[in-house]
Amino acid sequence: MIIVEGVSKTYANGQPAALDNVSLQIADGSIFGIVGRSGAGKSTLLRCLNLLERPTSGRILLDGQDLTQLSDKQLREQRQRIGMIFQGFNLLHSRNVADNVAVPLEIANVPKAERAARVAELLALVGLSDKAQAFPSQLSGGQKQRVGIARALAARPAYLLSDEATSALDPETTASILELLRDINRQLGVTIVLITHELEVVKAICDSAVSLAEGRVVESGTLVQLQADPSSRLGRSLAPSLQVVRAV
Ligand SMILES: Nc1ncnc2c1ncn2[C@@H]1O[C@H](COP(=O)(O)OP(=O)(O)OP(=O)(O)O)[C@@H](O)[C@H]1O
Repeated sequence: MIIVEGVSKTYANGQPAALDNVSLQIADGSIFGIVGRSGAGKSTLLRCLNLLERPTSGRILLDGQDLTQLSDKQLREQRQRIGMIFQGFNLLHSRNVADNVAVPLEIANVPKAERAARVAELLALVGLSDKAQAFPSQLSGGQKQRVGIARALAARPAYLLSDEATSALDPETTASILELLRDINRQLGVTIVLITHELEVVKAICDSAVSLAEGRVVESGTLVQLQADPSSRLGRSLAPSLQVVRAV
C-alpha cells in the first residue's frame, strides 16, 4: 500500500505550492487515477511517489516504509519495486527492443543468460516477441509504449506509475494499451497509479481516483463511491455512459 501523508511541495521560494498538504491511500492491487487540470500538481504528486521529486514536507509510506527517511542506497532498492512509464516512452534509440527492456536488469546486475530469458518473457507478455531485434524508430507509438511497459516490469515491481502513458496515442491504440495495463494488474497483481487528463481512461480501468486542483485534493475515493455520491462532481463526470437501446 502507498500512503501519502500531508505532502507539500514548493519548487522555489515565493512560488505557490505545487502540492499543498496532500493525503491519500492507494490500495494494493488497485488501479488508481490522478486527474486535474494542467498545473494542478498531478506530475508532481506522481513523481513524489518514487521520490523523483522530494516533498518539501510530509511522508510517502511504501508498505509502511517512509521513503523520505531512506539512505540513497535504501532508496535505490525501494525504487526497484516501482516501475514507471512515460508519455514520450523514453526509449534508448541506439538500442534495439530487447536491449531497451534489459536496461533495468543490467543495472541490477542480473546475469546475461537470466537477462535474456526474462526479456523474452516480458516481450511475450506485451505481445512483441517478433520485434526483439527492431529499433525504436521502426515501431509504432503503441509498440513503443509496449516496450516501455516491458522495461518498467523487468525488475518485477509491485507498483507501476504511468505518466500520461496513452496521451500521445490514437483512441484505438489507447484502448489496447489500457487493456494491457488491466491484464498486468489482474495477472501480476501490480498496483498501477496513473495520471491522465482523459476521464475516459479513468472510467475504462481505474478502481479509485483523486482529483487535484491547485495542489490540493478536491475529491478522492473508489469509482463506486464517487459515482454513488450525488454531490460528487468527479462522480458525475465518471458516470457510466448511457447505453441507447433501440427497439427492433
Ligand atoms: N521542476 C519544476 N520547477 C518549478 N516549478 C515546477 C516544476 N515542475 C512543476 N512545477 C510547477 O508546479 C505546478 C504543478 O505542476 P505539475 O506539472 O505537477 O502539474 P500537472 O497537473 O502535472 O500539469 P500538466 O497536466 O500540465 O502536466 C505548476 O505550477 C508547475 O508550473
